[in-house]
Amino acid sequence: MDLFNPDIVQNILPYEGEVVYHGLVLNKEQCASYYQNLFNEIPWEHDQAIVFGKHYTTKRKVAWFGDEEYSYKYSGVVKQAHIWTKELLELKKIVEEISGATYNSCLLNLYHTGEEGMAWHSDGEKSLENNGTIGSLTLGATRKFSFKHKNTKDKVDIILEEGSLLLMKGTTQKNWLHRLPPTKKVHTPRINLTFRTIVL
Ligand SMILES: O=C(O)CCC(=O)C(=O)O
Ligand SMILES: [Fe+2]
Repeated sequence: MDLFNPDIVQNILPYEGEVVYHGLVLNKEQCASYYQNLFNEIPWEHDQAIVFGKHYTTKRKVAWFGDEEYSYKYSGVVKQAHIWTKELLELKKIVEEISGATYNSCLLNLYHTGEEGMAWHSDGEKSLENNGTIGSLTLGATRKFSFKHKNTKDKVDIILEEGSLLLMKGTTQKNWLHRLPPTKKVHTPRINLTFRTIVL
């Protein structure tokens, strides 16, 4: 192994999963222009869930895009995908080239301030490709992101910078939870894009 080759990236999980932080894959100009475009053009909506018959609405906003107008029921609510925009297709291409995987959909999240986050979960729903790679791209504010092993409860934190790409691969979703912890230190929005392969 060539320790001096910056192309070699390390797995940040100690066992039973593979998470690779690629650092910056977009430059400052790209970050600024994609952020503006997505913030203004995406049809952002509050996420809805029905849990034990109770209806919840998130402060965070979401949007779902894909190759087709996929629809599927998740958390008791039917979600409907929009067809890729030009900018999302450009970002998908960049993420596909770096990750060596292909994706047919993308879930976008808009966190208006640090007080909005996402609770512990794994992305192992039935309609996601089994052990498929998830490519997670960050625009806007820098935030901490955490992993917790489902059995040992071991924790791993990572800082996700603007323009960075994080890949979650292999058995990660089966064995580890992840979350975006809320923080009082961040006052500006963050947009996150998770490129995925769904099987319907
Ligand atoms: O905002 C993030 O960095 C992650 C979002 C996430 O985990 C998800 O959409 O499933
Ligand atoms: Fe997730």
